[in-house]
Amino acid sequence: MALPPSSLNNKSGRVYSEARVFKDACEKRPQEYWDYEQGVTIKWGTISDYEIITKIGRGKYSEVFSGECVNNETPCVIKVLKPVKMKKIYRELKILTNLTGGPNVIELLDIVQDPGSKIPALIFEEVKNMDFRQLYPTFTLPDIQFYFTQLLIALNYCHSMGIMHRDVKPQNVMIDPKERKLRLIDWGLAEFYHPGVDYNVRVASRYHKGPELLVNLNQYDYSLDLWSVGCMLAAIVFKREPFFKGSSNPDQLVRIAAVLGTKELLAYLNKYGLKLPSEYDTIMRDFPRRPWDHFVSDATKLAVPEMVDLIDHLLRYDHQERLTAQEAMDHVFFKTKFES
Ligand SMILES: Nc1ncnc2c1ncn2[C@@H]1O[C@H](COP(=O)(O)OP(=O)(O)OP(=O)(O)O)[C@@H](O)[C@H]1O
Repeated sequence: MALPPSSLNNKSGRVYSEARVFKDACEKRPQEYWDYEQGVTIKWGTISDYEIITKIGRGKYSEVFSGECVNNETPCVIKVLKPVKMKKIYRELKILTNLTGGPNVIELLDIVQDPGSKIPALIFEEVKNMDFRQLYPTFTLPDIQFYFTQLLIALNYCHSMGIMHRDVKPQNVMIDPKERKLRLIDWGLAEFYHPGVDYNVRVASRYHKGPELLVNLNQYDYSLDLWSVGCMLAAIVFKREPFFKGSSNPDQLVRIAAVLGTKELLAYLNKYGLKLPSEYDTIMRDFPRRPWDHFVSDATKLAVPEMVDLIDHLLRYDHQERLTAQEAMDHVFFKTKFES
């Protein structure tokens, strides 16, 4: 039976920006694929199939435990959701069921529910993650080529499936260096992309928020994730973690402008018919654009020209100018042979 029309793909009265790629990825699929308000049926698993071992993480929206699937003694991760709107839970579930099995996407093994509290828990494959603060400083250029290709493969896949991750950051990229395995986790802020729809800009984590979020440009798209990848690369290569370290959301944009320039920021806003929000009146200054050379020193051996050029093509104000995940993978940096 066909679902009633949804508001999730309601276009804005003024459409000023649409994705350059995979624009119709959702529209070309049946409504059940993306309509997490009306098209969700959950196949609940059995909670007694899983045992909690230790707590490994705590997020804003969950508590995460390492555990075991008792039937086959395989390790797993149990993400117990905190009470949030059912709509958010349904969205994460819908997105995970659509993407699971895709390349370098964390695999969802089961969904269970506590019979008393009705709180849902998601069961995932476990990744023996090494903390990025320890791991990233050990990276050579070939390591960066390898792991960032894996991350871009995951992003290109989810974008091709009509989904923006919207929270790409080191904490959500699990890497097991022994197995050389990378998995993109935490699909709790991910959203389906529909062209011309206004999205909430209160997504992503401050240091990895794209300029579009900070200037209230609501018609953003998959390219938001590529900004975050640019921030991750710049932090590693220029040895500045995080690369843009704002003390608040408005200050985050000031930090970005101090590198990319204020004139360039205003040109970006102008292109889409937007104005700099008034909250910046007292804090934005007239920064000149800083050449990337400014961040290069004897301590930044990874900042080879091919790498800097890739960062330059990701850290663009204009989301439509940024490389897509596929274009990034095709960049000369990934084709160059470096000594490890
Ligand atoms: N499959 C996994 N394998 C290993 N560790 C994991 C896995 N999934 C989650 N974790 C750990 O648990 C933490 C929290 O998980 P996740 O980011 O999914 O929760 P969240 O509540 O949405 O977090 P946030 O508040 O950062 O959005 C992760 O940063 C990671 O350290």
